[in-house]
This record gives sequence, C-alpha cells and structure tokens, in this order.
Amino acid sequence: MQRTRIKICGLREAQHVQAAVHAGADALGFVFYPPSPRAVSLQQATALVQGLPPFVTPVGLFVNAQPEEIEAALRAIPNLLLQFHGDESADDCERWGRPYLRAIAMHPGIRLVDSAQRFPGAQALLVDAPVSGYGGGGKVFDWSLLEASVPYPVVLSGGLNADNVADGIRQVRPWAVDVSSGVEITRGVKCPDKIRRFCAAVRAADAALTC
Ligand SMILES: O=C(O)c1ccccc1NCC(=O)[C@H](O)[C@H](O)COP(=O)(O)O
Repeated sequence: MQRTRIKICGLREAQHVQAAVHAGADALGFVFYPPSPRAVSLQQATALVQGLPPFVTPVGLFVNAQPEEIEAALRAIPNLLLQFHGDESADDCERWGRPYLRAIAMHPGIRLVDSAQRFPGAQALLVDAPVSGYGGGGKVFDWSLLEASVPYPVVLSGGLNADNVADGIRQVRPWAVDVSSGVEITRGVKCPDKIRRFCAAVRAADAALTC
C-alpha cells in the first residue's frame, strides 16, 4: 500500500508540534523567514524539536537566508533537513553537503525535469503554487502541469487541506504532501483538529488507492 509522507509546515507552538506528531506527521517545518506570520527564531525552533520521537524529521525553511543563519541552524539542530523556498541558486543549496528540499513555484510552462537538472543534489522537489511573498499562500496550482515522470520524489504543496488532499494524492501520486495554511484557524495559527483531519484524510486516500 502507498504511504504518502506528511509534512506539516509553519509550526510555532509545542501543542501543535504534539498534535502533528500524534496525528502521524513524518516531517515538521519551521519557517526561518522573519517576514512570515509563521516565522520562528532559532531558539524557539530548538525548543520545539526537543524530545521529538525518532523518524520525525525537523525541516528548516529558508528564503534567501544568509549563510551564517543556515550554519547556526545546522549547529543547533544537527538533523535539520533544509528546505530552500527563495531564489537560492544550486550552489547556495548544495554548499552544505546536506540533503535538501528545493521548492519550485509551478508557473505555467515550467518543466520539472529542468528543475531536477538544475538542483542535482535535491532530495525532493517541493512543488508549490506561485504566490507573492514566496510561499505559504494557501493557493492550489494546476496539478496537470506536473509531468508524468519526474526523476525525483515530489512533495505536493500549495493550498492543500483535508478536503482536497485525497484528490491531490490520487492525481499526482506524490512522495509526500505538505500543508501549512490548510491546517490553520487564522493566518499563522495552527489548529490541532485540522492537523488531525488532514493526516486522517491522507491515510484514507492511501488506503483507497488500488494501484
Ligand atoms: O509559510 C510561509 O509564510 C512561507 C513564507 C515564505 C516561503 C514559504 C512559506 N511557506 C511554505 C510552506 O509552508 C509550505 O512548504 C507549503 O508551501 C505549503 O503552504 P500552504 O499553501 O500554505 O499550505
């Protein structure tokens, strides 16, 4: 049976981290981008990841960050998976010699095979809706823009929620799904019940897939 991995992004409070872990999230995203309503300081994120159970991966989301910020984050949270969500070049992403997720804004006409070639060290491409302000806009993009065969695992994101994630899984068959605004009560404030419903919808979608 397919098991779509789940990343809950933009966590800022311990109770929401707990809710995500208990609901079965595989990865927890922390936004290190001060203009975002979901931003956390490195000190906050370090406290939030304390005591995470094994096999739950903390992800640090960066947008055109200074190298010193990334270096400090990797020092404080050594198992941090990097997510580059800005205008970073391949060199910017790869200089750390670490696995990373590369966010790709799905503008019409984009070819993911080209993106994969541009970022050869990416562990996965995180496909997101093109929005102003780089991301977290809660917008769905046209999933038919995704080519049938992409040489990398794809993380589907952009405007997902408990009501549409099953369609996304059925249509795209992504390695993982990523949600932020779709599990919030108001912008930047997560809702434990929405987190639970989102994770349950992913599991139900996986169970309903026949091939
Ligand atoms: O969350 C933000 O505010 C943000 C700011 C700048 C770049 C990216 C940002 N978020 C990206 C994400 O949280 C997710 O990786 C993903 O794109 C899902 O977002 P959403 O459409 O809100 O579910």
